[in-house]
Amino acid sequence: MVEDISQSRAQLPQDVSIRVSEVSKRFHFRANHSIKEAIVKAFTPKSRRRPDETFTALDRINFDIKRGETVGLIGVNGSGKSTLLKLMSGVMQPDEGEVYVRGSVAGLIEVGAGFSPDLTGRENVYLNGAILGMSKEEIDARYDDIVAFSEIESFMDTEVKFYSSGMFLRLAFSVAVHSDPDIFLIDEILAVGDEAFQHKCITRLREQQKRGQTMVIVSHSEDQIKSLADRCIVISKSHQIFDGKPDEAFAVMRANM
Ligand SMILES: Nc1ncnc2c1ncn2[C@@H]1O[C@H](COP(=O)(O)OP(=O)(O)OP(=O)(O)O)[C@@H](O)[C@H]1O
Repeated sequence: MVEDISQSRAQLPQDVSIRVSEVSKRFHFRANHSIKEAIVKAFTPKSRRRPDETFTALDRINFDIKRGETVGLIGVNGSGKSTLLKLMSGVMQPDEGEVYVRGSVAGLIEVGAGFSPDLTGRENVYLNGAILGMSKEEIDARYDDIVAFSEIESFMDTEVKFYSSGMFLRLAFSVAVHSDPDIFLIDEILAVGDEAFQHKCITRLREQQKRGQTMVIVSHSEDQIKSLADRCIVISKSHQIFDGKPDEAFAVMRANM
């Protein structure tokens, strides 16, 4: 959980949960040189060095998300959606621009992230709960509900390295929703759950929406996005090309494939 990563939160209007302002993110393709390349580079004069190639994953993205809104982020593979979620969660920093967040954030961005493979399910609930900002007392109080929601009671004393990806998802989702964040960021994560668990998660997300939680959901499932999101932002080749109604957003995405 990232508490108010904004340095200038006061600038955010009261009803805004997330502001993404002129955000760009670049990745360096050749960051990991081999030892030989590194030695050659060290002995090559700067003027003759080949510049490292950079790839712009996000290019000057701008939007506000209001408190209580659910926004879908859609786009084809590699368009930059997960990178944008990571910037909102605070695990990654933009190269240019600012991301302002008002309130606590829980990100369900990579299955198993925040879990330690050699610890049991039970131990990981405490570890992950702490990462999401819950105190030990809060986790004690919510532990039974967390386990009951995940429906993997009989595996709580098993090391999570033996879990399937669906079991990881069940526990990770359950801990995250029970941490009751102001903002919930979800990346394609429901895709690994079985159908029954997906329904249960969506019902739970609807309850969280009614309670005013802000959500950003990345998904390739048109049904999932349309059933949850009020609004959709389309990312295409690192650019934001649409921000509006989900129906129109899917049409715009398809027209730009
Ligand atoms: N840590 C990284 N280092 C280098 N390149 C990266 C890194 N993370 C992402 N990228 C690149 O940035 C681009 C955007 O990736 P991202 O994961 O944000 O796309 P996405 O829209 O979420 O894709 P998908 O729908 O396939 O999950 C891709 O070309 C990807 O290879």
